[in-house]
Amino acid sequence: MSKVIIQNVGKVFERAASPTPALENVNLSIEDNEFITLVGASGCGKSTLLRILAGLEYRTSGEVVCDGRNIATPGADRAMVFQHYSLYPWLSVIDNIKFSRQLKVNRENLSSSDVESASGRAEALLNLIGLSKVRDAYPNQLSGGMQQRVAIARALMGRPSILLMDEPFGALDSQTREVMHDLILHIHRIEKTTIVFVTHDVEEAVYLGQRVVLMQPRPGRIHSIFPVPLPALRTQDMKHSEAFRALRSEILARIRESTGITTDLDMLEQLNLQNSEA
Ligand SMILES: Nc1ncnc2c1ncn2[C@@H]1O[C@H](COP(=O)(O)OP(=O)(O)OP(=O)(O)O)[C@@H](O)[C@H]1O
Repeated sequence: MSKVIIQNVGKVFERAASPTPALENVNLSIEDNEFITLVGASGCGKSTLLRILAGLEYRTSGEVVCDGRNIATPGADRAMVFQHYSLYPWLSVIDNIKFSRQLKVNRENLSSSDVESASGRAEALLNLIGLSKVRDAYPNQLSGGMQQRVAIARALMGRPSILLMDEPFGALDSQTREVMHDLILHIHRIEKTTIVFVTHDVEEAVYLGQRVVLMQPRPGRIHSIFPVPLPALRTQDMKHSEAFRALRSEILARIRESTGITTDLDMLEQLNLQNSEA
């Protein structure tokens, strides 16, 4: 049985003036330990689908089943990483990583060996993200990329079986993004987590994903699913391979097609239209 089964999921945002159909009839099965990337034009419902998987948004129709259980609320089995790192500025790196676990220990009156094993887990994650040297630093002393590493470690602290990532590297410069790509692939191999990763960036989607799910807007739905024909162990030089470039071009063409943008002139027209409507 698949790890996650998304069946006929629909979502309508009820707004006073006009309801917005954000998702319609979305069907997708995700396998255990799979790395799935979601791409598509702005407004095609990528974040809404991710938030429904996280249990942060309710669906209007359909079902989401994780590990055989129907889900509708957040749970410790699913952790989310957002574009903005949202670390606690008053806590050090290691305490940020431990924070949720510490709350659990305090709340549930667990034993000292539970505290010890949580500390061991936090130290191991610190090592995994390569930040042992800044263990006691505070978030404002770290670069954006380092802060996002801490946010990832914090999300992994409770050993979630699914990691949901909403444009986690969207605010980083291109060199830092490349480093983060290899780091998240390494984490995926070590932690054996199932990852669902939303991005605007087709190159990022192809480099990271075992399958790329392309969504299309109005209403948001799945357009196509592309298996990525690259070796499991990715290296940056694969971005220059024929297979990589062909898939990237194919997905970009499908995105243009799904939004009705076929030429640069169409793109300009669309932008002018948006400006005159604003
Ligand atoms: N809270 C909300 N209330 C009303 N409409 C919403 C809300 N959140 C999203 N929408 C609408 O639902 C649709 C899908 O939005 P969503 O943010 O999921 O798309 P997206 O593909 O993640 O977009 P982007 O790539 O720009 O982040 C859009 O039309 C959006 O305006």
